[in-house]
Amino acid sequence: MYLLYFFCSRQHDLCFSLVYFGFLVIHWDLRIICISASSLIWLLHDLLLLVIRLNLLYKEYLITSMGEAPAFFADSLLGDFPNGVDLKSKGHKTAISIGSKIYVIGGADHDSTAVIGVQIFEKSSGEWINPTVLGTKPKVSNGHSAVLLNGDRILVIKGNSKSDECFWFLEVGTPFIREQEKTYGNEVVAWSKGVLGNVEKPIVISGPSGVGKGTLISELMKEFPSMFGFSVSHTTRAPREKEQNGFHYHFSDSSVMEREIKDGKFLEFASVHGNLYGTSVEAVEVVADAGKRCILDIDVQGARSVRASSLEAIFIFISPPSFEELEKRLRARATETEEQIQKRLRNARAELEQGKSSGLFDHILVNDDLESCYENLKNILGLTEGVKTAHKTYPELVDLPVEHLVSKIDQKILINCGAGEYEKASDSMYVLDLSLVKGGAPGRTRGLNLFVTNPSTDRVNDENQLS
Ligand SMILES: Nc1ncnc2c1ncn2[C@@H]1O[C@H](COP(=O)(O)OP(=O)(O)OP(=O)(O)O)[C@@H](O)[C@H]1O
Ligand SMILES: Nc1nc2c(ncn2[C@@H]2O[C@H](COP(=O)(O)O)[C@@H](O)[C@H]2O)c(=O)[nH]1
Repeated sequence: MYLLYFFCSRQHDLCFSLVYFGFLVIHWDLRIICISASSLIWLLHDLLLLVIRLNLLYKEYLITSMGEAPAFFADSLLGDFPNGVDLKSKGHKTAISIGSKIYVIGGADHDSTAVIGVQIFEKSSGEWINPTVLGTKPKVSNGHSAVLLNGDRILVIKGNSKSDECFWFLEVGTPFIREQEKTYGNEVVAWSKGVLGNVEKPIVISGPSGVGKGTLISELMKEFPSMFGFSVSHTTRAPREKEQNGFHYHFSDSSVMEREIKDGKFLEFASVHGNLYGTSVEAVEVVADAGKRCILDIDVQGARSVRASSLEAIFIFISPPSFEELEKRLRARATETEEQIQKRLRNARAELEQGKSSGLFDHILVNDDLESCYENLKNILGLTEGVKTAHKTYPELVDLPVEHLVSKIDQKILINCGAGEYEKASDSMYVLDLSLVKGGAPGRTRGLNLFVTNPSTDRVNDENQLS
């Protein structure tokens, strides 16, 4: 009985235990045979255990790869990738636990082998979720580290990358994500690339057609070419004579643009004067990647959508000195037919009313005399003499090793490029300061500050030493 209990209590196969016990009883008199038979059975027994274990492992693999996982898997997942602020890199995957969810970052995405994928493991149900992933996805690298920030954003630092490709933010629970989840009816996560430097907020310029928005924007771009970049919109309207595709607009078919809107490619879009216009997320990202401040020329509906998005911007409304002057300018431009001019003027009345009364705009500028309006615009943007060309340079993280160590002190992330422990590191250490971070998905996370510190001489936990 003891043997039977022993085998069963160790969760061995019950049938196996019975057979084995029966064998011992039958052969009790033939002790020598029994002893050798017993050894043989022990061997068989161990082999059987091995088979059972392999079978379990295979089932576990099947379950997890098919989208479900047993509850114990969560522990093993976090056991493999301990949660906290320290290094969470193991191979090409990291795991971050937030509430009841574990975000597993790494490996290839389902639609492309070239980007970092994201999967969510729901601990309570033991299910794997493939979230809707918004934003430009980072390309895979040999390895990365992941650090949880503020409970709703994960900083991913890619190994083998330069500083302009290295820092990525995965938003998982921000207000923007909650909104998107309502739209998509699915778990949503969104990538935004971290951009070094304190690039100022984008500028949204709105106002009725013909008021002079484009004229003011080209003045700014001409005077400060390295500071401002224009967000090139998509539109379904036909190009004007001198307009170039990709420079003035991305001219698009309605069917293509509608599909791209459904795919979440646009930050905002609106039907304006009978055509579709929209700002793609990429249009804003391209400008931020160039380290420039983005200018959006969009109508009032678009401005309202951007205000509701997570893109923090300055909103400026340009008003004409009078309705008669607006009509005069629109006609003098001679780019529209009479019918189109009438339509634009009708819409202008509504836009002027909304622009001036809705509280949507931070500033309202009257474009009477062009020169003085332009000066006022520059004042709003803080473009006094001297500040305009100040450009900070940042250390280049050339080939950040895969084995880098990452830790977090307040708003600062310490990146140790030596693969050893911090005390042993002889090389300089990078410090990524996130205290001035602005923006986020969709688009770019700006305001990252990177500098080098020497671990043997600097006190890394002293704010003053670092800033
Ligand atoms: N302050 C001004 N005084 C006189 N004319 C102006 C002034 N500002 C702009 N204009 C002229 O008014 C016309 C319309 O200007 P612009 O094309 O810049 O308007 P817009 O607001 O960008 O129009 P749309 O929304 O249709 O693109 C242009 O011919 C421009 O040269
Ligand atoms: N909501 C958006 N409005 C846009 C965008 N790009 C331009 N516009 C506005 O459309 C009208 C007409 O422009 P036009 O070039 O045909 O004269 C003008 O008020 C623009 O501000 C956009 O991406 N989204």
